[in-house]
Amino acid sequence: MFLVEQMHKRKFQKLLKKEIDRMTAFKDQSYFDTLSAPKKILGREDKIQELLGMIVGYKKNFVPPLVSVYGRSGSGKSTLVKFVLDNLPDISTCIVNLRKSKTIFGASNLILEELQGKTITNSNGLNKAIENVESAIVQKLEHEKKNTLFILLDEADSILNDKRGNPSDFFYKLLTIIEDLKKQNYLVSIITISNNLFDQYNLDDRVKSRIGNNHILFDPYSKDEIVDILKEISDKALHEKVDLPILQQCAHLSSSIHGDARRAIDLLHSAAKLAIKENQPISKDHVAQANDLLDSDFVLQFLKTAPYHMKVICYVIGQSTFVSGKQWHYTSAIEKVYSNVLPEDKKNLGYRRVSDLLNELAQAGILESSTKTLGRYGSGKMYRLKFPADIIGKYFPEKFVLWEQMKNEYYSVNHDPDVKYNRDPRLKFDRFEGIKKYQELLGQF
Ligand SMILES: Nc1ncnc2c1ncn2[C@@H]1O[C@H](COP(=O)(O)OP(=O)(O)OP(=O)(O)O)[C@@H](O)[C@H]1O
Repeated sequence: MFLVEQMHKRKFQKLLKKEIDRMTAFKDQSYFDTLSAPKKILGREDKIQELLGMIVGYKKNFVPPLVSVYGRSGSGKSTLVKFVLDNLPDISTCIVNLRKSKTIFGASNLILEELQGKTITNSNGLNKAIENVESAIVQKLEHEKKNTLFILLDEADSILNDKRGNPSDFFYKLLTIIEDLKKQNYLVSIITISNNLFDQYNLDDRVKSRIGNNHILFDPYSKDEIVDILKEISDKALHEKVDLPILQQCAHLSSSIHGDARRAIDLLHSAAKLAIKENQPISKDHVAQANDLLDSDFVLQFLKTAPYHMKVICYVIGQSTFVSGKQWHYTSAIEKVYSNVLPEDKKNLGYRRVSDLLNELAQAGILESSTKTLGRYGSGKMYRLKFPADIIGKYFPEKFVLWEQMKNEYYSVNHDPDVKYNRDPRLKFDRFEGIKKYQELLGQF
């Protein structure tokens, strides 16, 4: 007698049939695929026009050396730029996603691989890699009998933040070969896609001056635009029509915090799967459940593989947000709490490295950043979590139980007429003695 039921062929067939039957609710699930190009592009005609205005000069022997396309995640940058390049006549393209490399040498190799299918080893150095890029461009254009090439560097932030390498030098070298190729009557233009304006990265003036004003900002989609995209997708992907309020809820949840078409599509897809599992039409409850699932899946997967100090920083922001209810935190405040919670045997990374890690967390989609001008004190960078703080807390269960206590104490002190900070609405988290006590308790991170 088995305690656990045996799996056998017939039973497996039954399970398979049940799952396939469920899938019949979908007409074509590929419409929900946010990793490939959408089958239909909606809106953004102004951005297509703007990009065309900058690059179509190749028809009259001119291209700008570099165009910077920037904006928040999921605002359609990659989709639109690729669509334009796919549909321009008589040009050649080299499309590379720099997320696959973290260094400028790796980036050169990705370009080389895309151009000629061959990479070189690290020992050859960056100069050799760039030299090979130049000859590979000539070979490709000769082979295709064309004279214009657009190099699309998607997710360029990955190398622009490379503090160990010299991204400025990398771009300068690329721009130099573009000038060289121009003398040989080849037109080459780089289009970078990043989350921030190219100018905001630490680049030399010699690079900035060559970029000039060729910037295109993709602002986040409005809720109505996201609803239109979702409507088109749900009509094609599902047999049953999805009610407008459901689409509006998906758009609302992904625009208020994320502002992201990809996120909205993933949300609707997950809600549809939950509804189909229950054999029900999609409800607002399914969307809310799917939203929680997406958030925690993403955060927990991220934390699982994040390096130690990054985890500590996530923890610090989670705790500060949860306890104080305050969403935005300055780098200096985060760094202070970070120093407090770090165990003695761990090396404190210091302000600059903490600030780098915060940047990386913003790039990874865990945090959102904002720069605040502080009058004569310059400007300060602030961060907030893109997810409810308790999702972070749940990753640290034994510490999370203390957060509730800290929150109560924070609240009571904050409302105690005898406490002198109570009138300051910006009560500083780290100045607060009650929290400090818990901070010490939590010291052994
Ligand atoms: N105008 C649009 N019409 C239809 N679908 C769109 C549109 N814009 C975005 N999408 C959908 O959203 C997904 C994300 O868009 P895209 O990858 O272009 O965003 P992005 O701004 O490049 O984001 P990231 O910075 O994260 O790479 C696409 O795969 C596509 O499915």
